[in-house]
Amino acid sequence: MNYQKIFVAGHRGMVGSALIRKLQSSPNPPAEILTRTRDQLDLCDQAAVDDFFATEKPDCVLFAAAKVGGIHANATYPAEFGYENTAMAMNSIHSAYRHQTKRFLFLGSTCIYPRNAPQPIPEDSLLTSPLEQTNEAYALAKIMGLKLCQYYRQQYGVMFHSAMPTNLYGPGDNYHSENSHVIPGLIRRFHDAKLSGAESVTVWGSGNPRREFLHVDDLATGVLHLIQLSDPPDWVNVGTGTDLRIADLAQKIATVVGFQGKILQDTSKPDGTPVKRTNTDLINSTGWTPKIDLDQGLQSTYADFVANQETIRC
Ligand SMILES: NC(=O)C1=CN([C@@H]2O[C@H](COP(=O)(O)OP(=O)(O)OC[C@H]3O[C@@H](n4cnc5c(N)ncnc54)[C@H](OP(=O)(O)O)[C@@H]3O)[C@@H](O)[C@H]2O)C=CC1
Ligand SMILES: C[C@H]1O[C@H](OP(=O)(O)OP(=O)(O)OC[C@H]2O[C@@H](n3cnc4c(=O)[nH]c(N)nc43)[C@H](O)[C@@H]2O)[C@@H](O)[C@@H](O)C1=O
Repeated sequence: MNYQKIFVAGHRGMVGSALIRKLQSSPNPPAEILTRTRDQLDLCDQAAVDDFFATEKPDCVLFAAAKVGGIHANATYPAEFGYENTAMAMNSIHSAYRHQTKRFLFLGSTCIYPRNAPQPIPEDSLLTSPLEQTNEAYALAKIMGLKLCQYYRQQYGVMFHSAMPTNLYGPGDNYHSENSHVIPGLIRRFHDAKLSGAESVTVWGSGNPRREFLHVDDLATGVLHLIQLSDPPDWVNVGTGTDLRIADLAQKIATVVGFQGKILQDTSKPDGTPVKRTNTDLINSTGWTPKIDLDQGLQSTYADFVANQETIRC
């Protein structure tokens, strides 16, 4: 690792904790990994953030802090998703620049791309047509973050750049019954149904939307790969390039959990973007590919969920 003091923002989250695991097990770990909980450092507080960067002077920042949630949370709380994500990104990118951080890796999401982007989605489809309404606030905040990294790099020559992960899953996820993403939401619902002997489980929406899923440990290797590149893209998709229907995902999760009842669809719930599959040519051309396939990843994620019932977030 070329860095001595890496700040992992959001280290208790799913992505942040995967980054910490990878950094600690890397053959050449950084001398110091800085972490702060939200209670210790609210990244929305501009003065506190600037004071932190002035005092600690990290040479690298992996920015995995954000207000994150699934389709329901994004659609219900757009004010918080827009405000908090914009504030966290602005404060941290600007203070990193002011206090000579050498490298800043900002995490966005593939929801930054237009709702009707060409499939698989190339990086240059950004800002070519309207966004998906259910996550517009979050997407706009993430677009500002990735663009600010690009602007500071272009104007001041600092190595600030971004990764756009596809939908993620894995250990440390949020299993809230309403505010989570689809994989943790369904793992929990099928698990509870199996334990209670329920005859059916209801899955949101029509079942027709297609999504791509990347295990968070693969994302972590991708992020550590990107911060080693001497001339990384301003933003790059990080995904598998393979997607499936939500109805087929639900069937896979039912099988992994061992739920044998009926699967129903609740079409009063939103579908969101009809299809969101990344073009991964750019990151693949730099030498990174994912290693964990979805079936294997769902099994290990469910095993982790069962083994950590007392500590899972919900
Ligand atoms: N999950 C997914 O499917 C995807 C995630 N991403 C991106 O990856 C990144 C990480 O996501 P993920 O790990 O899933 O999210 P989590 O919700 O698991 O973790 C988010 C982390 O952000 C921290 N945080 C939130 N608000 C603040 C704040 N005001 N000040 C300081 N820290 C704060 C939380 O800290 P604390 O624990 O102290 O509360 C938490 O540790 C995000 O940028 C997200 O947009 C991108 C694509 C898909
Ligand atoms: C990562 C990404 O995550 C969000 O976008 P999303 O792709 O729509 O993610 P989602 O996981 O919430 O839903 C995927 C699909 O699955 C369906 N679905 C079925 N049953 C459940 C269910 O039980 N829970 C959830 N959440 N969805 C369900 C759901 O109706 C939808 O069709 C945004 O936050 C966006 O900002 C973002 O970055």
